[in-house]
Amino acid sequence: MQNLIGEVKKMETMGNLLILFPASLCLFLFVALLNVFYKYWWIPHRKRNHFLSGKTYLSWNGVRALLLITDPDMVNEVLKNSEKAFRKPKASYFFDKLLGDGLGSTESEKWARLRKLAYYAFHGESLKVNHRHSADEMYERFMLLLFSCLLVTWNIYKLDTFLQNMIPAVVASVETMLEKWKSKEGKEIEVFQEFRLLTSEVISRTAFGSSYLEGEKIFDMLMKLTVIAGRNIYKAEIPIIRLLKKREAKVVTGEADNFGRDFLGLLVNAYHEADEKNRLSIQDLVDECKTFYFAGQETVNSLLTWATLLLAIHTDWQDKARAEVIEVFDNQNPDSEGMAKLKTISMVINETLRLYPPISGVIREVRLGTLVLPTHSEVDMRIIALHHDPDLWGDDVDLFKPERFADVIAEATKYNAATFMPFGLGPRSCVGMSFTIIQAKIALSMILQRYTINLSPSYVHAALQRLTLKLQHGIQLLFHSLCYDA
Ligand code: HEM
Repeated sequence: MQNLIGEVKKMETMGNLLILFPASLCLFLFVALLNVFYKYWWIPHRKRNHFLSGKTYLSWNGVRALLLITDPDMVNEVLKNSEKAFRKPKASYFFDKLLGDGLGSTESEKWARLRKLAYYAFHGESLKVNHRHSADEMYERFMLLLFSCLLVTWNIYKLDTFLQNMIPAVVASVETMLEKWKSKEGKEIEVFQEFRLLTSEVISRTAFGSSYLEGEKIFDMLMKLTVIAGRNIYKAEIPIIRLLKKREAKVVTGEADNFGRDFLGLLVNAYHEADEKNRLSIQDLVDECKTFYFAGQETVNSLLTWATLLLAIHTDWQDKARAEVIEVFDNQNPDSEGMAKLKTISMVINETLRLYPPISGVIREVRLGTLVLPTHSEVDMRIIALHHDPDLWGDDVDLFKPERFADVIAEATKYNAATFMPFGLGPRSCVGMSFTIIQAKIALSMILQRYTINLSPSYVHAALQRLTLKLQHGIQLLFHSLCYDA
């Protein structure tokens, strides 16, 4: 009897195997066929941009119809949004999981409240640093400046503290990175990862007043969250609450008399706001921190990477930029006064942002009242297409020519702000623009003061659009120390 049962079990297992094996083989073949169909038929035949008229194309990504606009006048109209018909689309599942309902995705009153806080925290230096803007931007800047002046009157100390703290904090972060480079002198350095750590440290120190290690942990978690959100599997928490509790504890124990003057301090203040209407919830606070950790790092990392690559290739511009830095700062660390004098560095930064805009396009949906027209369709403004349009920039559009930005940006863009818009345009434009420019100027100046930059023979050029414009295999550079010690 036992033998019989054993035999039946064996047959069952064999039977299962006989069914399972062909079934998995069929599944495998089906997936492979689907893949081939998607790659060789769907993408070439369906996911194509259809020319409509002028500089407008219609595209379909399988879920939504996208109206691709590369005409600067139209882009201006959509992004200025004076008729209030174009809104940010609802965040995708991926971004919703990654960043929550922060400043970048929220709308209406909550957006206005968060924007005011962020503007206040990240725009202080626009009063001091003279970064040049187009005519439209100048108008906007003027209005923002007026707004800033009101804020300054509201509380002058906070702005001063911001100015005093930010530049030394960025300088200290760059010093930490350069200290590490001393041991790698003349050897290949993959700078994308280096700049990732640098930008993590800068945002940790300036916006969240936390140590590098704490910042690094948060970034680690964010990177994991990116992967996890991409796979739609788990939920991960980021140790932002710990930073919040630390601030609160300092006030409770009497170690500090307020929650701090940086961005986190402003958020914690808003979390404790007596007026319920203006109070931030704990979820709002966490989402806002995630938004700024993410937006403040990936984008600046991309800018610094492309800028050093271009300087390594165009050594004439590298020499010019270095001469300027030495003239302005000698061998001293950058300060706020000298920053405004860095004309060549500004030109290099602008030309880098033109050729390789970290964010290559922005999307809006069309709304009339509560109606979204037509459903599942969006307007996509291709920043990268505008920046590479020979009608706007001339036949040498693909060449690295920082001299395009020798005069005011308005002239380079023929007085149309949408011709050059790496930071977006209109009310939803980037709140971290001045912060980015300061960081980039400081980092590039300090590197140029100490090193010559050359491309490593192992570098392989492969641009990749994944959230931001990146290099698929990173960027390998050789840094040789200059004779003097900066
Ligand atoms: C090279 C650096 C950067 C680039 C190229 C960049 C680009 C942009 C662009 C194109 C937008 C507009 C998005 C849209 O219209 O849909 C934007 C918005 C935004 N950026 Fe940046 N950004 C940079 C750095 C930063 C930094 C350092 C921060 C924070 C510290 C930041 C925070 C934000 C936020 C919060 C928004 C949303 C603003 C709103 O919706 O009101 N960005 N950025």
